[in-house]
Amino acid sequence: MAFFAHQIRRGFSSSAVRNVVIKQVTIIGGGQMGAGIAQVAASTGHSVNLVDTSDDILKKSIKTIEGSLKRVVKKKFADKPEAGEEFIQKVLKNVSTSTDVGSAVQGSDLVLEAIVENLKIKQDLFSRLDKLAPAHTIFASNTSSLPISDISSATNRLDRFGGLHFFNPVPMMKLVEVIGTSTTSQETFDSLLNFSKVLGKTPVSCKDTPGFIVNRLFVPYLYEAVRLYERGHGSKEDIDIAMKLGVGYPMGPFELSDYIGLDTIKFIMDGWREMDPDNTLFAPSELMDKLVAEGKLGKKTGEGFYKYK
Ligand SMILES: C[C@H](O)CC(=O)SCCNC(=O)CCNC(=O)[C@H](O)C(C)(C)COP(=O)(O)OP(=O)(O)OC[C@H]1O[C@@H](n2cnc3c(N)ncnc32)[C@H](O)[C@@H]1OP(=O)(O)O
Ligand SMILES: NC(=O)c1ccc[n+]([C@@H]2O[C@H](COP(=O)([O-])OP(=O)(O)OC[C@H]3O[C@@H](n4cnc5c(N)ncnc54)[C@H](O)[C@@H]3O)[C@@H](O)[C@H]2O)c1
Repeated sequence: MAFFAHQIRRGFSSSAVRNVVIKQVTIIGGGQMGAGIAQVAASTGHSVNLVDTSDDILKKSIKTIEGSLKRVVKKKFADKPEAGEEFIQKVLKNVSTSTDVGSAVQGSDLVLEAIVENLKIKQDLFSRLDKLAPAHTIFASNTSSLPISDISSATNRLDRFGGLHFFNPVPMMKLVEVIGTSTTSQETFDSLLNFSKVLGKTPVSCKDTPGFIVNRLFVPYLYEAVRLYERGHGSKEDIDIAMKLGVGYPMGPFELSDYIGLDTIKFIMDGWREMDPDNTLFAPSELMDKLVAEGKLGKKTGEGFYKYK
């Protein structure tokens, strides 16, 4: 009911909130996550526009997609390398790139944002997009930690705004968290849920709470591993081995932090600490702060907790 009151208040037409079948997708941000999502969407027959700030970055994104597709076909088309190559070319044909968001969003059923984890930058982007995108277009953010309602507040399409939180590496990780705010319409939520299924993922429904389900449990664990190491209670290597062999995690917390990006993890924790400064689960780590200040962000910069050269 709250949604409909809101809808009347903003004067949306009913055609603007129909259940959208998502065929054409614009993904903003061609980094680790954006490239992975673009790959999966293109592999499942969607027409994808990938947007970033420069052609050089976009070239790198396409290279990443190509490299990842090669790994996928090696398995999927093990006995038919020619069919594998055909598949790669078909998928790549479904992806176009652009540095101009205005033209990229035209005709899009969904705009999915995967840019830097910064509220102001995300709000500025969506505020601009709101004026450029067609009325029916659904907006979604892949944010790891920011409230979706804070991001959507920069737009006038609160009913057509939700969260789609993918996991890294996107082509391998089966989960998608689908987040609805108090103003996300049922039609939008269902469209996002269906889209996740069409991508071959398993969606779970989440409330718009800090970290949704996974990160609210997982990021404090990563930080506690660093604090344990800082207390001198174990080496990085031993902690990683312990969590892999002791509880069967595919990566230890230091390997995984480097894989995700220390800047992303620190940003999540800093934001939560600001909201709830007395919560000991959100306590800082000197080592994490130091590595990020030195630009040692993990695999993507060649060094984090470990070196990758
Ligand atoms: C913070 C955010 O908000 C939320 C998050 O994303 S949290 C992070 C969540 N992600 C995780 O927890 C990842 C944990 N790690 C893993 O699951 C695994 O280590 C991994 C899938 C990344 C790699 O698997 P691993 O066995 O260690 O290495 P590797 O042998 O290289 O890869 C296994 C298979 O995955 C494939 N693979 C790995 N990465 C791939 C990619 N990017 N694209 C395509 N295929 C890939 C490999 O080709 C390989 O295939 P094969 O079995 O046919 O040989
Ligand atoms: N890394 C992870 O494991 C992970 C997992 C789930 C969600 N996320 C979230 O996904 C988002 C992206 O993370 P990432 O790891 O892919 O980051 P990344 O640094 O690899 O990529 C971000 C990309 O966005 C581009 N960008 C920045 N501002 C832009 C703008 N205004 N317009 C267009 N492009 C812009 C950058 O050039 C860069 O290529 C973040 O919100 C992050 O919290 C990350």
